[in-house]
Order: sequence, then C-alpha cells, then structure tokens
Amino acid sequence: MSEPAQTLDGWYTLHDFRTMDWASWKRLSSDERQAAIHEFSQYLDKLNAVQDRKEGSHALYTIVGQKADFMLMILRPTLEELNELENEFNKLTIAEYTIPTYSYVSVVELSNYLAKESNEDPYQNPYVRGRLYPILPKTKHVCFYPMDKRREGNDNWYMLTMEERKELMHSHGMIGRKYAGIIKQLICGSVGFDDYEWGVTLFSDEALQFKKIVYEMRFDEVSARYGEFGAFFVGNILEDDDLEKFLYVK
Ligand code: VOV
Repeated sequence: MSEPAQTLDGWYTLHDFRTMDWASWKRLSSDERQAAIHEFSQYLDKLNAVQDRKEGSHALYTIVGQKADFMLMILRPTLEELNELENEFNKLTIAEYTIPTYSYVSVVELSNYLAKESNEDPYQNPYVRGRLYPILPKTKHVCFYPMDKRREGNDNWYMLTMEERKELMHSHGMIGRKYAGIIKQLICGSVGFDDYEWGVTLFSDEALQFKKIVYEMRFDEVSARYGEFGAFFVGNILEDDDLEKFLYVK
C-alpha cells in the first residue's frame, strides 16, 4: 500500500451558492425589501465581528453566469458552527427569495508533501496557523471549483508512492509560485465531506489570472494526468456597502 500524505486541518468551510428569485423579490414592497436587506446586513455584521476577533472568516461574492447569483463562503472552527450559520441564514427573510443552487463542505488543508522535517508542533507555527485559519483576502474576484485526483488504470494517483507524489507536487508548487502575489489559493480537503476530494478557491484582483493559472496547470502532470474537475464558479466581490445596490429593483 502506498503511504497516505499527512494533512494538517484548519477551519471547516462552507461554500453556499444561491440564485436570486428576482420575480418574487420584486413583488415585495420597497419597505419589505429594505427590512430584508437590513436583516441580511445585520447577519453579515455578526460575521464581521467574528472575523475581527479572528475566530472565523467569510467572503461574499456575486457569481457571473446562470449557476448562481452569489456565494457566501464561511470558515469556522467546527462543523456545528457552520451548520448553525447556514440555518441562521436560511431563516432570514432574504433566504426566502433565494434558491440554493450548489454548496460545498470541506476543511482547510495543508499536506506534508513539501514539508521540512521538524520536531515542532506545526499547529503552533504562526505561518502554518495563518494558512489553516486564514482571514480571507478581499480581492476583487474569486474562482471556486471542486476536484479529484484520478483513480483509473495506469493513472491512479492513490497507487503512486509518496516519493512519486512528492515529486509531482513539487512541480505543481513551482508553477503555483509564479503566481505569488497575484493569486491566493485556498485548498480545502473534502474526502468524506462532499462529492469531490478538494475544493479549490482562488482569490485575485485580476480575473484573467484564474484562466492563466488553471490553463498552465493543465500542462503539469499532476493536473494533466491526475486532475478531474467539477463545475467552475467565478465572481466579483460584493462589499457590504454594495449589498443594497445588488438587491435593488425598481
Ligand atoms: C496559486 C498558486 C498555488 C500554489 C503556490 C500552490 C502550491 C501548492 C502546494 C505547495 C501544495 C502541497 C502542499 C500543501 O500546501 O498542501 C499544494 C497542494 C494542492 N494544490 Fe496547489 N498551489 C496553487 C494553486 C493551485 C491550483 C490552481 C489548484 C487547482 C489545480 C488545477 O489544475 O486547476 C491547486 C490544487 C491543489 C490541490 C488539490 C492540492 C492538494 C493535493 C494533494 O494531493 O494533497 N493548487 N498546492
């Protein structure tokens, strides 16, 4: 049997994708809409307070295309907290005017493929902690997609030795490093949690860089040979102050 990679696991993550039911939303009176927006803002204020205390993080992005209208991504120390926040959102008035279109449950993950030997407890290392419990950047754009590593015939990632996988991940990391300062990646493990093995969330101020990195990685063996991908979602940051504009209807 080949040896599994060891993972360090951080905050649990929920990507919640919603489409707006604009027709029903429009039928509300403007006062009712205002009250629903206010209630949604208060919910976001609560999330902001938790984020200020660095006890969790979240991101709100509009999504371009028909797969969803917005994505609320929430990170918390436990699955219970995520579930509570999901239910709390579903009980808001605004939720009555949204249609859930996709969701993804995972946990922020770091593997030991490129880790250096050390005796220290990695969970106490400030750099590692910053990666496992990240305050999400407020970049202009986001890109999310779930993915698997292939398990087919000669292309079975899980039959490779640790050494082989280390080598392949090294090459993956080298490509990734070219995008330092341009793209911030958040890799979340989802084996046993959701339909794919990882959820990839990319943050950048330049949307085109998502296309560039994903395309470049397709030529790298890890992705070319072993990568299998789910649906892609891309979108634009929805600042709290722009919520009213996003939800405005005549
Ligand atoms: C933005 C740049 C970037 C950088 C620097 C980067 C680097 C690294 C390193 C160093 C490591 C390994 C150690 C760790 O940190 O866990 C990883 C790990 C991983 N990656 Fe990555 N990746 C990037 C970016 C990046 C992208 C764009 C993708 C999607 C691939 C594609 O084809 O669409 C991806 C995927 C992954 C996955 C699924 C894993 C886990 C694989 C596993 O088998 O465990 N990743 N990644």
